[in-house]
Amino acid sequence: MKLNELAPEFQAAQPILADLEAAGFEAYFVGGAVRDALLQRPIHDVDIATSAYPAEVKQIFKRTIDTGIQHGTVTVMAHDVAYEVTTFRTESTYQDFRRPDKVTFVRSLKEDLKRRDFTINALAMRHDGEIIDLFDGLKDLHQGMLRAVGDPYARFHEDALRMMRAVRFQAQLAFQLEAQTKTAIAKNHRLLQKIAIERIHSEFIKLMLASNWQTGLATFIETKMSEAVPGFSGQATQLQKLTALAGHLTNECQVWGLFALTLTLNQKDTRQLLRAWKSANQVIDGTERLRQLATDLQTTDIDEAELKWALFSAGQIAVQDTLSVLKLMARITSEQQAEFRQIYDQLPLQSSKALAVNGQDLMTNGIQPGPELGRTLQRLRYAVVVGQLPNNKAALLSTIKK
Ligand SMILES: Nc1ccn([C@@H]2O[C@H](COP(=O)(O)OP(=O)(O)OP(=O)(O)O)[C@@H](O)[C@H]2O)c(=O)n1
Repeated sequence: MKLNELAPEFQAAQPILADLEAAGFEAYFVGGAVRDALLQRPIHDVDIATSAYPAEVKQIFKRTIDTGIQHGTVTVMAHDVAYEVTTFRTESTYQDFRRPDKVTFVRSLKEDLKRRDFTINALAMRHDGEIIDLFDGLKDLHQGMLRAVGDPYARFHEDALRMMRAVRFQAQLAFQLEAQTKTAIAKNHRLLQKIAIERIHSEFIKLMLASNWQTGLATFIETKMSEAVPGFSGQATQLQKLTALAGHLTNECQVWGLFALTLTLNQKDTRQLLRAWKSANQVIDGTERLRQLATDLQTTDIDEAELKWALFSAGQIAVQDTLSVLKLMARITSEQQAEFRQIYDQLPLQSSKALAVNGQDLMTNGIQPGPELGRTLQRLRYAVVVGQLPNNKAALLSTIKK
């Protein structure tokens, strides 16, 4: 098979392939960019694989950076774009399920492709768009099938993160997981415990933000990978409920908010879950606000002032997130979503900074710096948000002088 028209990302990198070939080496585009081009999806990094050894690559190109030279990767600069040029290699000895202990450079493309994770990721493309397909990746691509290259057990023992990549690709590409590949994941799910949580986290969030996250999540639970990560052990039934939801998630706080609400986690447990997953503090705070607001909004007897304060406290971004999450969980209707949004939009104060007085004003008026100052500011914010006082400096200061 041949791609008739090469995407501009490949065209820009063609001279690199041409230079390597002119020097007598083989060179191909490989990995995700080839897969995504064939699927007509946006292309990210264009990676190049070559039979030239790193030292040979460095001799051919003027501007190179030794990015991961011990693993065979030299970064080649072409018109200020950086391309990773990696020597064909085998990664024979794995002991920690994560990283190749020993990289051996080889001259054979087949050796290089056969150590890759899935057949759709083991395609190579020549400079003219001709596809080299040694593992039936094209057939799997057309059938929407995610299949490990060769023996799935071997592939997952080499790098257990590949099991997470499998469910992530399933969610992103809406592909089926080939039966033996899925069985191998189910049998090896515990290997995930050997993988740094940061790496699992990144794949997990990509999965949850993909258009078919429900399918990817269902496999994550079914294969028991959910048992091998922090926070989800014994929660399969609860988690399964999520897979029935219809809708899209757009950021990480929404993802965790959804989990916190589904697993009915309190503030402490939510923080603990997110810490265990090494989430950024910003994400932890955002998720907590979202979870709290969602809980408040579902309190049926919430009065108007409490509702306004809850919406204000969550802040603008969290308001959108919370309403979407609640809508997604069918806990509020579209009408309620619109109504809450309208109340928020009409609040006299939407951010703490917009209060007509600041700490300095209060100190000038005799309030001591420290907790008293914080409490006074919060009291004034509340009064403005719920409509007891206008957001006016003189009016606000007059209340503290009394
Ligand atoms: N654990 C891994 C990671 C990567 N690869 C191989 O290295 C290529 C490039 O990996 P990477 O850039 O991490 O992922 P992509 O497949 O390009 O996908 P994406 O860009 O969506 O992450 C993959 O296509 C695959 O051939 C692999 O075999 N095993």
